[in-house]
Amino acid sequence: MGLFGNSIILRYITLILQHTTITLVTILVISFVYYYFQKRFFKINGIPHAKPSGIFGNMMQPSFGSVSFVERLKFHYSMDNVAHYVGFYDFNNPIILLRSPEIISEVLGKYGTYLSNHYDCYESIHDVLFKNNPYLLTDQRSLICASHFSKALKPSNMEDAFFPLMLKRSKNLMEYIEKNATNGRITMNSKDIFGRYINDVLSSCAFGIDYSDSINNPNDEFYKMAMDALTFKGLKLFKFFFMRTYPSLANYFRMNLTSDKVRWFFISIVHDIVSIRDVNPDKRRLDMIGTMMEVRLRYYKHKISPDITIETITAQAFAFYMSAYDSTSSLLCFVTHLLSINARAQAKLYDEVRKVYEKFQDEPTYEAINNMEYLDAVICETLRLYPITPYIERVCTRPITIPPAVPGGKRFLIDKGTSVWVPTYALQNDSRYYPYPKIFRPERFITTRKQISEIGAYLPFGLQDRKCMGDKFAFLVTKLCLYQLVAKYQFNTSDRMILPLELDPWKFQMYPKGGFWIDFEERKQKNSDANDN
Ligand code: HEM
Repeated sequence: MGLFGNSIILRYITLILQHTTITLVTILVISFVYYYFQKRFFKINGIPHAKPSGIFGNMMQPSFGSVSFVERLKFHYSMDNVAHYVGFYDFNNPIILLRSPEIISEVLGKYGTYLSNHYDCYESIHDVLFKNNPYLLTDQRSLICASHFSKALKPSNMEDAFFPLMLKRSKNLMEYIEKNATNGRITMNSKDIFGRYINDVLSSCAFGIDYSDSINNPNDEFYKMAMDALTFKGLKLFKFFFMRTYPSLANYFRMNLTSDKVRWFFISIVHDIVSIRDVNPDKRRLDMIGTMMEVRLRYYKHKISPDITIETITAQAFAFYMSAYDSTSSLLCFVTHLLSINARAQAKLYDEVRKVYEKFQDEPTYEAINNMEYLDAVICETLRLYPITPYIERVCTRPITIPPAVPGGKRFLIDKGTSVWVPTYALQNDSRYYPYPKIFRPERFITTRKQISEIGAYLPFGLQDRKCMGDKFAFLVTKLCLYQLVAKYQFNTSDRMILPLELDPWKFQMYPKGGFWIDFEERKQKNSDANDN
């Protein structure tokens, strides 16, 4: 090639290097300016906030596991006692944390319509199993799916369709514990055993099948497939965040969150159940599948399109399973744990249960379960201390102006796309609304229930039009299980449970370090030492 050729190549390399350097420096400068101004968002708007750290924003500690995300949120909530709201940076994303019950009711009451979406990732959801979850959907799509949920969860269904199915599964659980206890004692991993109980209940209530028995068989196929679909780790977790951050790209690649095998498993179950019920009217019942079959008939009669297909029904049944599985099994874990460390409350609950059990034994009526006042209060107080969903997330769909964050400040414009959060856990553990907030005192929900609801600082099931649709279902399935367990067993703390309970910083949901463990000990005597104060 010679000298001439070499110098041309050299010139090209130099040019390429120059261009690359210029491009890199430009990207760096733009990113720096963008990050600098983005991270000044709250300062410019006069909103109290903690100093962010680089690209982590205010997420440094939870990202490195030094504190749980929930506790960190409580820290932000507590940093300014007079502010109506504070700000924090979820990495680069500024979040408005509404912290006073007055501002929560004012903002969500007045502008609820513009704050009624959780976040918009519908565009990126291709996976049939995640397609019909009202929580994940927005606007009209969410309303349609929510209407199916409310039909399935109407009070008459709760009593006639769901209660008998729950009762059967609760008796199954008791038989399992009895069979596996040694000298009337057994130590259990609560999340595992309550997860299996809830799985069996939901396999019947959501999918209409009665053969899933994960209580007796942890390798039950339905249970394994459901856990596969609901476990988010590794590549699946990455895919999920990718879908949230780049919905259009995820849409382009038609990304799924579950494997073909898992999807086809649920689709074929629904296909079989629907086919059987189509030809055998006596096999019909009003679980989620039955409700969807009724909707399908109405659509057909009124020529409404698009049709309700097997895929639509599967998606709806899976949405039911997904909404209820982790929430209710975690609730059972927290309740049993709190009772195990609060002997007085446990004795008082036993006293109430014993009276009903004397009459109904292990076949209580729907009414008898719902009339137990202390049982109800125990669950409410558990959800106060550990609301399962520790914050409520909404996204603003239209610019709105809200009152100043602090007295003397200026009104603040929440732009379209901004996230607005309600820190449920922090609010419900605030001594201004709950005297001695760390103390488990179910009596609060008997003597001061009215005041609690007036203050507006009790929101375990959310609020306004995106409020949880399954609260009654969650209470019923939890009450029934507790009724059966408390009647027969004393709950003791297990050596394996790390006390005092500390939230695991590596888990996104509320879960204790070392997991949930509980000891059940068969009751010997019928009378309790509960006092009535
Ligand atoms: C202890 C149990 C449960 C807790 C603590 C809980 C909590 C919540 C919360 C905080 C929300 C968001 C509310 C908002 O943004 O204002 C929600 C939404 C929802 N929950 Fe639950 N939930 C529980 C059980 C259930 C069950 C058993 C079902 C169904 C059978 C269910 C179905 C739903 C649905 C469909 C939504 C979305 C509603 C919508 O976006 O329109 N939940 N839940």
